[in-house]
This record gives sequence, C-alpha cells and structure tokens, in this order.
Amino acid sequence: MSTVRIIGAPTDYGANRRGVDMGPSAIRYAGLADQLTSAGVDPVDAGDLVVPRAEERDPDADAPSEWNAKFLRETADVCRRLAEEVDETLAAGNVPLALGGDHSIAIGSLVGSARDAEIGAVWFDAHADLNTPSTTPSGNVHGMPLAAALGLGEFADTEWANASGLSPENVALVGLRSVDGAEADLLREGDFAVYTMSDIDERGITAVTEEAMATAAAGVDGVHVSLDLDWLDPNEAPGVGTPVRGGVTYREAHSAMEIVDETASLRSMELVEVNPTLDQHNETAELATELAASAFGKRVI
Ligand SMILES: NC(=[NH2+])NCCC[C@H](N)C(=O)O
Ligand SMILES: [Mn+2]
Ligand SMILES: [Mn+2]
Repeated sequence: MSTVRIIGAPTDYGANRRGVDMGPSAIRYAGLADQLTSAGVDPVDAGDLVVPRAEERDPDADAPSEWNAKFLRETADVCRRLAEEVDETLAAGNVPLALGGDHSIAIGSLVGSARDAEIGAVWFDAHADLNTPSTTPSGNVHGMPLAAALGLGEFADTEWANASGLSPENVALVGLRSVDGAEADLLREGDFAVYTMSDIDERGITAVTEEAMATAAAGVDGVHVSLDLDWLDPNEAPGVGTPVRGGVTYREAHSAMEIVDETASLRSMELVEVNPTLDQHNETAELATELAASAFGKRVI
C-alpha cells in the first residue's frame, strides 16, 4: 500500500482574494484522510508549513523594484520549504500531496518533485499560470507558477531556473478557458501540450486526459498533477477566487482523475485554490477530497 503524505501550504500571498490560506483546513475537515483510505492508500499528515500572515508583511519587499509580483519573497520562502518537504517525502518512497493555498505553491511542489528526477506535469486549470512579472495583468503570483518553475522570462534569473528536471515538452495543460495575451503567445509557440475546453468538448475528457498524461510521462520518472479547483465549472466548485464559467463537470473531473490513476505515473500531486470564504458549505473542499481519492485509485467496486 502506498503512503500519501499530506503537506499543507496555507498561503494566500499569490491570490487577489483573501481566504485561500484556509484551504488546507477545509480540505482536511471535508474528510481527506478518510477519502484517501477508501482509495486504498495510507494517508500520513505532515501538518502545515508555517506561513506568516500577509498582514505582517510588505507585498513589495525585496522583489526587484521593476517586478510586478506581490509577496514574491514570502512566496519564495514557502516554496523553498515545500520543495524540501516534497523532496524528502519522495526520497522516503512516499507520495507527496500538497494542499494549497493559492496556486503559487506549485513552484515548491514542482521544484521539489523535480529535484532528483526528470518529471512531467499535468496542469488541470482554467488558467495557464504562465505569466511572468512583466506580462502579468495582476501582479498575483498564482498566475505565474508554471513560468517560474520552468525558469521562463525574468524567472531565468531566479533560484528556480535550471533547478528543475521539468521541461515544456513534458507539460500538458488541460481545460484552459482564460488565457492572457502573452500566455497565448507562449502556448502557440512553445512545446507545451495544450488542451482547451473546446478540445474537451470535441474529443471528450477521456481521450484528452489520456493524451495529456502520456505526453507528460514520456521519457521521465513520473508526473506531477496540479489540480486547481477552478478547473471545474463554478457551479460545481464555487469556492475559488478566480472562477471562470464553462469548466468541466463533476463527472468529467472524476473521469480525468481515474485516468490519472490508471496511467500509473503519478509522482506527486497538489490541490489548490480552495477558498472557504467563497465556498458553500465546504462543498468545493469536499470535491477536492473526492477527486484526490479518484486520482489515488478509488472506484465504486
Ligand atoms: N491560479 C490561478 N487561479 N490563477 C489565476 C490567474 C489569473 C490571471 N491569468 C493572472 O495572471 O492574474
Ligand atoms: Mn485557475
Ligand atoms: Mn491555477
């Protein structure tokens, strides 16, 4: 039985709306450990990383002055510690499951997962999260983690560049429907495997997810699955800070996570962007726990 180590990263530094730092608690209270147990894995809870309150900090401290990236120093600090936890979890032969927090924590998951291995990544998200401090429309780092972990643009000068055994040919983005101008250029020109909602409409979630997982897994040691809850339609997942209409349904989401399990290449995973202050009766957190269970092998019979 594999052991899944839960690591909470209660940040909201990277998001425009506060409250996503309560995600790890909400996901635990929604029954994450029981769901994982019912999936046939053994959950171990590593607790939460210590994350200072945003109120204690200056959003612009230490970042190069021309950079539009709020709380970058704080985000870097959390991600450094998360990367360490993820790396140690893998070294012990276990599977890390990080709980956000906003999506900026993915920098830490990706860097940690890729520290001693070549990895791929599948990004289930309405957004591409490929902005950099010069292309971001918002200055919110949760719109930048994939660019940061790949060392794109200004991120080439940071500790993350070349630190990671992750390259664009092994990155698949699934469910896109809100992409900024510079991100669209990157996706058109780059080596990424890109699946918009239209591709899901045309080809079906099963074919798209199978191809995404196969592309991410090709020639590498394993795949990091990053699940941003705003990937789902806001009707299913209202508790997120940047909802976008037209997302995947409840059943499509489960179907995709079942394929993640069947591909048997899952190395590390994260559940991000659950914001309890925007949720209804914790249902988005509950959904996150169910989807994790599907990804780790839960079936009806
Ligand atoms: N992880 C997320 N929810 N990202 C939303 C990003 C929104 C927008 N593209 C931005 O860069 O500000
Ligand atoms: Mn998103
Ligand atoms: Mn995201």
